[in-house]
Amino acid sequence: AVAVAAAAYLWARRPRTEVPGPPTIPLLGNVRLPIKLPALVHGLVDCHQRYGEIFRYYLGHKLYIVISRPEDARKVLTSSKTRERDPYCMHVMRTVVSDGLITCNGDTWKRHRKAIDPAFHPKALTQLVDTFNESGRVLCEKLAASAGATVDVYPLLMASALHSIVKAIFGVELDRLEPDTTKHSRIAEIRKMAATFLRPWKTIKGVMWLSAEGRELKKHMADFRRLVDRGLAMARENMKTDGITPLIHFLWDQKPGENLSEEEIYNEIRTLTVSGVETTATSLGFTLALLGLHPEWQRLAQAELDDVFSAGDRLRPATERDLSQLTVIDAIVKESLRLFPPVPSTVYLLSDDVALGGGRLVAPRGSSVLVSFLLMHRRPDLFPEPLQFDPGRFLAGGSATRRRPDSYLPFGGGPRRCVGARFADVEMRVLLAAVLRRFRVLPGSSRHQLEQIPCSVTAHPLTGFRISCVPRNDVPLDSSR
Ligand code: HEM
Repeated sequence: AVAVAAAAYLWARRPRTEVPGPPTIPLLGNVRLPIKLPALVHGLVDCHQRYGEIFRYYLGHKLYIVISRPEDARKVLTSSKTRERDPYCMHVMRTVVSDGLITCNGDTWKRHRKAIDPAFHPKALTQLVDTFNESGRVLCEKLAASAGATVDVYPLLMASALHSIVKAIFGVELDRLEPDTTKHSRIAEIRKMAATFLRPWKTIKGVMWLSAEGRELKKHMADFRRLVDRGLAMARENMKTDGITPLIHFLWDQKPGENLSEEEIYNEIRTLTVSGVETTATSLGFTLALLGLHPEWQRLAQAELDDVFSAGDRLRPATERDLSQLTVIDAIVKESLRLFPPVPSTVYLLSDDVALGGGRLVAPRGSSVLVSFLLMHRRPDLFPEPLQFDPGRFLAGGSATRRRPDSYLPFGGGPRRCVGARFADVEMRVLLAAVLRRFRVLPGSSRHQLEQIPCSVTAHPLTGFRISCVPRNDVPLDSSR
């Protein structure tokens, strides 16, 4: 009775809006019992079609307004007065990423962002190209071991992305910090737990840690803590490894009085690792699966690679100069991020009314705005034939090179734009160059299967990223042969 009275009280005080949306039921809003899970991202696509470019839904008394107009997105993402991260989503996120850059607000966020930004400066990233080459080499060895079988490559991509970020942070190989390779694909995975935001009862701490996902997360977090402790000890010993300055030094080297505490440093390591691993693995998963479905673009990418790597050892590590010449690979990565943004949306709480749709509608104070990158990237007025995978739109003279400002935001926008965008961009291009020089990718997931994405923080199709990798006839698998 107390719970119902509280729900009734909150429902009566809910923020009201004229923004259209599906019919609500008192107390529950748009939640329907029993809750049918997984709820797919396509539910938003249906609402977008039915209610227009700005629509709302109520999770109980909580009002969410979904937007996909570039001008509205800019307003929400760039105005510091009107937004903070949505407290409910952050309550869930804190459990899985710790309390770091993603979840903090205000002055704490400013201080942490100032400490972390220099670590991702282009100069600091230059030294990481070799690390990405090494991740690519190990990934290709594992793909070769699959002997052309159709597999879900996601665990291999997760392990590879973990290798990159761990080496970047500590300057130490992943195997030395966690010799048990079976843990590499899981230790920084959050997608199952992050999906609990649709099951509010599971976010209550006692319930969460009793659930199967909660127990699994706890185990991975303990493994992660051990990995970080070893990494910190080794990074302290080798102040510089192979002339490389590991990212951790940027967190240590703060001005007196601005130092991050040990716990803050641990939280940022967890934040950077978790946010850097699942996103790049997801993005590469979609890209490889799409290339399997579009052999015409795969052939173009391989012709470009054969050309750029024509002299000497064709499987040599990629250099920054090589990468700057890979325009087709670059367009493929951009198109994959457009069609399947690995972070499909972000949510901000409004502390003031915000006019949307050129003043037609108002998102009231106290509501949360969900900026849907996925819906935006699939609007026909912004990207003609939006559902088609056409990297050509990002090549010189292509339609996306003249796109509307703020219409393409796979890394978000404004002051909270992804801190690791450049890191991810270089990493993805190096890894694709490694895989496509060695293998022909054959499809294992249909386009329809790739579209079956449950709502969570990152996009992951229900059936994973299934492909098979067959050695290209004209390239030896081992560069020394
Ligand atoms: C393809 C790969 C990636 C994608 C698509 C991606 C996407 C995003 C997006 C959309 C945001 C903004 C969210 C918002 O506005 O609320 C974000 C924030 C963030 N990303 Fe990424 N990301 C990627 C890779 C990475 C990597 C490699 C790292 C770290 C090494 C990273 C670390 C972060 C952090 C720490 C934030 C929070 C920034 C802040 O609030 O100040 N991301 N990312």
